[in-house]
Amino acid sequence: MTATTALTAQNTLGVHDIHHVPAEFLRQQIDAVVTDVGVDVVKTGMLASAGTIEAVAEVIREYKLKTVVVDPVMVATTGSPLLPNTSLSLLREKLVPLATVLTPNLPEARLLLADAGFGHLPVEKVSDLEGIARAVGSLGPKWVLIKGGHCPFNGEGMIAAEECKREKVVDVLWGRDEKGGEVLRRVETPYWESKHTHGTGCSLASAIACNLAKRMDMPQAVEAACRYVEAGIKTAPGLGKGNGPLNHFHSTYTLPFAPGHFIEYLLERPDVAPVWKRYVTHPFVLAMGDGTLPLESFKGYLIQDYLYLTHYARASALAGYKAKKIEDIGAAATIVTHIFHEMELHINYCSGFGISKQDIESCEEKEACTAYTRYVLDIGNSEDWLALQVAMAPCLLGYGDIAKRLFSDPRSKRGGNVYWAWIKNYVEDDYLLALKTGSDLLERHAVLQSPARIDELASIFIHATKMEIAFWEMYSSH
Ligand SMILES: Cc1ncc(COP(=O)(O)O)c(N)n1
Repeated sequence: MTATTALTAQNTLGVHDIHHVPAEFLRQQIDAVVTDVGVDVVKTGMLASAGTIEAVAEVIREYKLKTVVVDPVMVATTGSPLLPNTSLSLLREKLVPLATVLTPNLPEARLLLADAGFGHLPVEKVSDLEGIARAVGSLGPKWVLIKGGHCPFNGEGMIAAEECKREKVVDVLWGRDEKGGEVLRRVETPYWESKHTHGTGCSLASAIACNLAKRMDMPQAVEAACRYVEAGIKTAPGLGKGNGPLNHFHSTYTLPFAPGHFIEYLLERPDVAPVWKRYVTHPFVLAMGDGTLPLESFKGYLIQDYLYLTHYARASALAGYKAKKIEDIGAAATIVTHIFHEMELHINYCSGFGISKQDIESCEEKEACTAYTRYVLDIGNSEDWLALQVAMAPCLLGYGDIAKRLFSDPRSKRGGNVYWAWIKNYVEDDYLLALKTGSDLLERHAVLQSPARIDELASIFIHATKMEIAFWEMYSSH
């Protein structure tokens, strides 16, 4: 939750203007959040005026907010003052002692120390930063993190006078353990030359606050925050003509579909949609709808489909083997039983055409049938459970889609169409239930994948769909 202390008109080149939020209004923003949502950790940034410093210090005390990250923002990288000089003492006296951790960069630490009457503390080596951290610690915060971005060191840990010698940045954390013993930690990061560091300190303090809210201890929270910012700088998008922002989303992934809408997204993908259309509106399919498909074609298809289903049942059994939970193993067994049932329908259907079970089983499997079924089984063997489900999905989803289209298409021939029973079979409750179960399963697992994995799954889906097309082609006169 945010309470805005000031609005800035700024870009990567500099701060053009600052619009101050009245302290009373800031107070209202904070009250609104604290009394409703609650606060685990507070993080302060640019405070902009004496009034806001007082208001913030007051609410921290009044609401007894325990964990407070204070980033003593004073001057922007581009040189613009973000806090009037006259407010520095107020910040040091009122807010710094309330800080669980204070996160100044070297210039800010020096300004605070000078304001407190310390003499200039030079930095030549890493241990000098530790001395500065300890001195800032004497101003009252529990922990101090001195950010070393302004003083890169060479390989020997001495200040790097020349640019080419810059090898590492060291941030120093000072504080005390539960027994009151001094804690000093160094977080070293390889030096990375970049002008895209706008808001680095703000991001670091925010990351520390988030990590503390996740119950990390201070050294852990600081170290993880430094790593977060390091990656943010390395992957900065390079916006603007000056100091651009870092990339805050380097470890945040956005799925290309809303939860529960994976299948919808998949079928509409530009690489899937045309292939899917060729499959579900194939001439073989349309000829079943209007009853013009030659009976010989249908018989041939039905026999191959029977052989296909044998392997589809094996693939379902493999999915059961690959499942982790007994419920999912049970579900796979149910699907195998369903397939068995569907195969009996095929036999009944075929007997009506004078083809016996022996006839079917002695028939040679056609290449397209072998290719498709063994592809599905190979995906199942070489990949994981979900990949196997996706390889099996064009069959499950496609037959549902095809039958629904043909069933509701006014151009379909109902009476006297020998294929009508086939169409009806796939719009019946039994099949619709299987379709819903399978779809729900895919939806549940799809949201747990990375975007790259979604692309991989789409490729499997496309390939299996092409094999469905090849299946229709076997007995098409086209
Ligand atoms: C609102 C606001 N807060 C802080 C900074 C300092 O960040 P930087 O030193 O990267 O300019 C800034 N420029 N604007």
